[in-house]
Amino acid sequence: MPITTETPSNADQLPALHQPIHKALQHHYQTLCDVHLRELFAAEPQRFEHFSLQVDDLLLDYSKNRITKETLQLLIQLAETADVAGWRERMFQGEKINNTEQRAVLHTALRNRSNTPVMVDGENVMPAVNAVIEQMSAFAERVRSGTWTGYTGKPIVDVVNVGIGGSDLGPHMVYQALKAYRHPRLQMHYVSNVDGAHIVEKLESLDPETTLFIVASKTFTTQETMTNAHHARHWFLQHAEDDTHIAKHFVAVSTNREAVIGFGIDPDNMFGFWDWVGGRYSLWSAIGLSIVLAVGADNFTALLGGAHTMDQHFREAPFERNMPVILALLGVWYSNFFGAESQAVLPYDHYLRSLPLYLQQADMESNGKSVDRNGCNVDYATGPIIWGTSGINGQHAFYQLIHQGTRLIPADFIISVTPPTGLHEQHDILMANFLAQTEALMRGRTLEETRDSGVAPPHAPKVFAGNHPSNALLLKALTPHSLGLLIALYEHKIFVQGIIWNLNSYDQWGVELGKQLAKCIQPELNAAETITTHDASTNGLINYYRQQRAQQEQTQG
Ligand SMILES: O=P(O)(O)OC[C@H]1O[C@H](O)[C@H](O)[C@@H](O)[C@@H]1O
Repeated sequence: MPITTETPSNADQLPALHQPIHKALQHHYQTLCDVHLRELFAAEPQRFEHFSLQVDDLLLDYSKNRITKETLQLLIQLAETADVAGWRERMFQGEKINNTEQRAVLHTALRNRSNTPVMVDGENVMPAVNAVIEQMSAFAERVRSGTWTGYTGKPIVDVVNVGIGGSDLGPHMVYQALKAYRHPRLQMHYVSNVDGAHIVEKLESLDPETTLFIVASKTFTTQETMTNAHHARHWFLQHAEDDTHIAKHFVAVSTNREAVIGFGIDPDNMFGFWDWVGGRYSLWSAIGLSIVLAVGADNFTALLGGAHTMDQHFREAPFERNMPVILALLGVWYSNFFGAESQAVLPYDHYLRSLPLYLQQADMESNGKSVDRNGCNVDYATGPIIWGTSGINGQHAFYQLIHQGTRLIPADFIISVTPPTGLHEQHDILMANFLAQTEALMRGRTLEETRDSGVAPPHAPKVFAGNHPSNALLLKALTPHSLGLLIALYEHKIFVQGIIWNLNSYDQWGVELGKQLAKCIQPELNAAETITTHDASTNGLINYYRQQRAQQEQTQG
């Protein structure tokens, strides 16, 4: 019986992993867990055709997974049991599926290029969505063309996005990814950390006359962002002196108009969005302003278009041909049946080097939960640990553990067919390694093969068990459109997994406690008296810090 705090009376409300389909999958797992991928490939020469799928410019080969057709059928039954299709419609139609905050989840409306009405509380949100896209495009055009100037009449050269979490990771990742599309004069910078080193280092090289700050915060209350924004404002006014110049150098992206005005930013320079856009799903909203500035409105629209294509595919394709559903089910298969604890994301693309970081927030903040949407503790694994780095570099760092360690680590390998640089020799080396890794992980090398390969003894440490699953994702090229496809693919994968695990993927209460405690501790760091209000460890550390700092100040002063 599940370990729950409250047991729903209606069996239909039980999580899918507590329904009979779970037993069927467990039984199936027993028949498959000792079967090697080599055997599966030998038994089914058409495995690539059977287990690969193309959506627009994106190919997914999932044949190197420890599955058969029966596995997929059973996993699809699991998705059906969880009513993934019903929840999917609820999301697209603007129902308040974020139940703890009573909010709709509509990042899909932000890229709804078909412009069909999307209703929230009886109102079509599309006119407002389109109006903000227009506003961003018009503003970006002025900055890009040089008609928007700084307080001394010079065009803007540097743009600093001050934001953290979802107000940083998405735009930053996309800015890196779309390097080939950037405006030649404009350079974006991203400051997130409240560690003073981040903003100080950044400002060192900037000219206040030609720098624009975007203060990006959904709530406009995030301490890190507000502290950095105030620091930037102070730095700017030290040079510009007159605070009427702020209007030309500070714009805001937020849902909180009052706080933006309170900061001193002209509300005309505010780009809004809505509570139904989760922070980690917000790069498609005005939070993407730095993207529009960097690559222009047309490329931003192409990014939205790619995501919209994936949205339509996700909404319409049958589960057995539905890329986000399949990716999600494979993840569930490894997490809940093979006991895998993590998922590696390995982009073989320098420009996608921040994708793992971005997906860490998207996935782990969404599904890193142990209480389900009914308020019950779950007794099964939920969101995996997401980790990774760009391919090749990772090979020379941690792949050893994936190949020969004791853990099962499913991995997503991502690459583009066309290299962004035009350096074909390098790209072939990259591609060869990409393929070699997935093949080596799958096949491994037996003792006999190791001996036959001419490798010097001892042979046992040089044996590879193989049977390590991976997905290969191939983009035709890294374009705004294909990037949109890729990001939306992962967003929907996270959605499907959240439904199967019976989670609300759209709140993040786990982030709050630490924030509250920090607010309480901060004044204590400067208190005159010894701190005794916490546990012995926290008290000891606070008091050590206070004493050391006082001593250092005495020595210096
Ligand atoms: O955009 P903001 O309101 O400043 O929030 C920035 C970030 O704050 C917290 O860390 C939340 O957990 C994130 O989801 C959010 O993206």
